[in-house]
Amino acid sequence: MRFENLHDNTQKWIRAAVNEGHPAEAIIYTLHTDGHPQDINEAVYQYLQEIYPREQSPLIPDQLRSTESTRFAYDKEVQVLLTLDQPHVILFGDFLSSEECDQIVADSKPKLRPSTVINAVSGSYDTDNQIRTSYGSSFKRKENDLVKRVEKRISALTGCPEKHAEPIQILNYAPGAEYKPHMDYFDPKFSGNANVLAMGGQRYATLIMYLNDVDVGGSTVFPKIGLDILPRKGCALYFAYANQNGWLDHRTLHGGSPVISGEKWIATKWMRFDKYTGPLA
Ligand SMILES: O=C(O)CCC(=O)C(=O)O
Ligand SMILES: [Fe+2]
Repeated sequence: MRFENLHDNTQKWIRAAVNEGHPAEAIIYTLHTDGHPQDINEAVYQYLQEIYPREQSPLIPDQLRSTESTRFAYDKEVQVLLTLDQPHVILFGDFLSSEECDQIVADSKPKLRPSTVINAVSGSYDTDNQIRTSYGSSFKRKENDLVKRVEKRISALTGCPEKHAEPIQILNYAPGAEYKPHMDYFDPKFSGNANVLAMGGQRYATLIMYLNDVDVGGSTVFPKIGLDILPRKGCALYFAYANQNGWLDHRTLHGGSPVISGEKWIATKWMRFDKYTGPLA
């Protein structure tokens, strides 16, 4: 359905709701509740695209445009717990089962090494105790049956082809450990990023999967927008920050706040515009 084909009053109502800052999901939900047909969401997104030009919104695959609060992803029902339009953030519940979380943690324990950061100037992978004090390891793509299943689920939920996604990275934070606020995209202005950009293009989105409950601290913080996501076992946080026109959303600055007590385990999947060809592909 096209926006211009909607009844005048409906058009007027949508314009007003958008002007008042209501997120697309809420507008569509209200329209459906009022008896409008399912395909009115196309008209709402069309209108939003016209007022927020493509240059200023991240790539959003069709799978993520659904307004259903429960979604079936490959082999599992996943809940939508929170959505934010600008920047684009979605929090999913029940993404991993408790047993899957425990298994991923057990499989990573023997492989942990101090985490590195990519030096945007030299392109080298450095350990930097000022930025990142976690331990990490990675799973080669399709490394085992569990990794295969989780990768298929991520792809089904987010619409990112498996080949475009980087290997799952595991992070473990002990009390006091943190990851200072950073962007997950690679700023092309810095020549040191040329190498990583050549391995599949720009990253456009991240999925952080929480593998345990942290006693105190350890939230994922977005300081520019005042958002704080508390780690809950099995939940997954999606945020998107880039489109193919080179637009990057600096509002997705985020970090892992210090763990105060207990420990924190997460698994991260980064998504690229092109096929990922880097290490562990
Ligand atoms: O620890 C967190 O919650 C954030 C992790 C993160 O930013 C990343 O893995 O890129
Ligand atoms: Fe990050």
